[in-house]
Amino acid sequence: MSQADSAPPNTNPDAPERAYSDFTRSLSYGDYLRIDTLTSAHQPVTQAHDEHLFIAVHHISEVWLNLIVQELRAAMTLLSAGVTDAPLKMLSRVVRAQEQMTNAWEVLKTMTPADYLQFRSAFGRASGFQSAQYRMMEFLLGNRNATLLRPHQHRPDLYGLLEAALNAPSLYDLALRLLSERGLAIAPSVLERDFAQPYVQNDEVLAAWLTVYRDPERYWDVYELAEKLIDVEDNFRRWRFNHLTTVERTIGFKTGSGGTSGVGYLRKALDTVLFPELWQVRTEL
Ligand code: HEM
Ligand SMILES: N[C@@H](CC(=O)c1ccccc1NC=O)C(=O)O
Repeated sequence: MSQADSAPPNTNPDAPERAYSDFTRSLSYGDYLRIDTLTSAHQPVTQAHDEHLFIAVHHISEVWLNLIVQELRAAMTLLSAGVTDAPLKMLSRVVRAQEQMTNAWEVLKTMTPADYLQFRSAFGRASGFQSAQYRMMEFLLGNRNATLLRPHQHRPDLYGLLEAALNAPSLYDLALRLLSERGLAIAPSVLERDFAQPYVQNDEVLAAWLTVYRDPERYWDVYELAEKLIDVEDNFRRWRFNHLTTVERTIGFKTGSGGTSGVGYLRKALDTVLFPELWQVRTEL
């Protein structure tokens, strides 16, 4: 007996016929989502089979980055107004989106070094190092470094957005403000620091987090926020580590197309710590 014979009778045989078919006066799926614009961005410059995969994985990653940046910005706006519930939900979404970005390496890893070399020379000096959305995510999370603005000089619009983020408080700076608002001692030199500079670990901040972690019930929302930040940094590290491993298995120790040493540069970036006191507090408890 075929599967069709054993299937339960279709209770609504008219369903497909009733589907809307006239989109002259209302948005269709493709209109609303601008699928033509999306797919038109997929433009391989060689005949190499794997270039399609390479472009697709980058596009997918940029779409996730766009969502991550939106969520981080929304969370930061609310946090700066002292609200914590909705930002926690937004950061949970960031954590899930980061997981999707990290999973993308599994697909990209099906590309061998020989596959990649068929089109690597075609994109010249282009590199993920020049991803404005990635840099925006890093700046919002607090990895501050003004030299990373340089590759965006040819795009004043993007440069302006990144420069503004570099000079504004990061997600962690806003979390520290919240600690201060909850009565915990945080020095003005920390709260009013030069935001364009890398954040420097501070003992008073560590003491404040220790107070929170020793009495979570009293400081429940900031305690939850802290653990959410740990989730974000944990996933950020995973993405970085998987990128590094994918790069090494694909181009070994070749110089990066963006002009850095390649694996050496990416390995050093693994030492970055976004929320130092939140990691240290674990030792102190
Ligand atoms: C075979 C695939 C890939 C290779 C061989 C590769 C290689 C590299 C290399 C060598 C660098 C160092 C900068 C330079 O080019 O000199 C770099 C940086 C970077 N790549 Fe990739 N990459 C790959 C895939 C991806 C994907 C899928 C993304 C997703 C968006 C990505 C995002 C980035 C970012 C954001 C940086 C800058 C990291 C930082 O400054 O900390 N890469 N990549
Ligand atoms: N940096 C890579 C090139 C690269 O990965 C790349 C090139 C063009 C567009 C996106 C890229 N992705 C990530 O760095 C390389 O040196 O092969």
